[in-house]
Amino acid sequence: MSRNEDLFTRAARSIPGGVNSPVRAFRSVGGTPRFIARAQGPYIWDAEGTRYIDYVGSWGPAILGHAHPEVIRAVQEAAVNGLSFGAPTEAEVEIAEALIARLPSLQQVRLVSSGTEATMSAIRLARGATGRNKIVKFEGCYHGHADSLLVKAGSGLLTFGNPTSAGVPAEFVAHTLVLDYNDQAAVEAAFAQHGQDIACVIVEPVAGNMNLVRPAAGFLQALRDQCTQHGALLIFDEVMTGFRVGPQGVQGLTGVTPDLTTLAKVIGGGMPVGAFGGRADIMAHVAPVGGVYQAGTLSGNPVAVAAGLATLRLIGEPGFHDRLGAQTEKLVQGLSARAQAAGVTFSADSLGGMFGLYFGAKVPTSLAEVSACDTQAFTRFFHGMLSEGVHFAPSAFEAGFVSATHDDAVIEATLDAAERVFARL
Ligand SMILES: Cc1ncc(COP(=O)(O)O)c(C=O)c1O
Ligand SMILES: N[C@H](C=O)CCC(=O)O
Repeated sequence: MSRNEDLFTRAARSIPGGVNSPVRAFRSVGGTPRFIARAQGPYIWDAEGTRYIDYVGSWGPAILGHAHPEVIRAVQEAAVNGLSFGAPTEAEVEIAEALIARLPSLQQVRLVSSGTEATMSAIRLARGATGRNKIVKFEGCYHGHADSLLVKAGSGLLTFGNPTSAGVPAEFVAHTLVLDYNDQAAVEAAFAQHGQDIACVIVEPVAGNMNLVRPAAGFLQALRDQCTQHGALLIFDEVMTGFRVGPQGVQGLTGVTPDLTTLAKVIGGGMPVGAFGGRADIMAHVAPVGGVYQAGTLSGNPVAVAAGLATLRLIGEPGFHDRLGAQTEKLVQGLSARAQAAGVTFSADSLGGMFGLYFGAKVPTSLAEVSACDTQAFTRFFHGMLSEGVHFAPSAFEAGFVSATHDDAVIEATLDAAERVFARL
């Protein structure tokens, strides 16, 4: 057995499925996950010492590349002063101010330790602030694993959802209405029928959990208009897109202003930081000011916040996102050209430092269209690239991520590998 196989077998004895988050287990592509020993810049090395160009980037946080020296230094300096206090710190205030300064829709922000906590808390806040129970989400959007968000569409239009996880009582998702992404008519119909009861609409304003799917022209504005008209709150889940697609997230790119925003990933620079924030009058409902309870022993952890602050400072340098977006475009255009040359049905898209690869003729606009792509071709491509030393997400339903350290040489090496893999696909 190889060292990775050995570790996976050993891991499965003490950890369910051998992993601490399901997608890491390679279930949808088969094979053995690589156990990562270290990472630097655009590269990760597994337990066998094999190096891979990494396009997972810890699922988004590693926007500066792995182990950026200034982020590591910030973490080391914070750690020697103590790992956690359970009391306020100046650094927490600094990161709150930094987030508010960057995202105009934020007037106040509360720190948590994950994206799941951020969305769970934002939903509770929306319900508490509006006094309503129902929420709207979209098929294919993932907002973490809080009970009321683990839900897929019911059998008919405007029916409430079914749990996607065992252990979630049907009653918990009875208030969650699941609609198709980019289906503006369905949103209007939902509000026409349930408008008085809808507390909020939560959306990935660019979806990255059904592969990359952009919002159709006017879709986000339609959500904004419907929420405003019916007194519901609009929540942009920018856990993935925040500071990834541009300096002000999707809200900056589209000019559509949410009432609440959830953040994580990039704002922690690889450490566990999440946040939810928005209009001050809504945030005034959060305890201890208001009646919506929300708390966390490690919230605003000083070491994690130090990594986040260093990351925010570095990605705030002029031109950062333009350069990141240009490198990502080089990658997807190069992959498309090589697939076409090899006669492989393939399309690709990117926004800022985030990209989608589809084994289908055109870029999808919904979960149904992503699902219609050739997942077997993706699996062959994934394993081919892995054997060439390139690590993409092990699922056809995940977006990919480029970092500031993916320079021309790294992109070229990826494209050379892809040319060989497409040729034998
Ligand atoms: C858009 C989005 N929201 C929420 C989450 C949940 O974040 P976490 O995994 O940090 O709990 C994720 C990723 O997992 C995500 O991509
Ligand atoms: N798609 C998920 C988040 O973006 C992948 C990360 C995980 O849940 O392990």
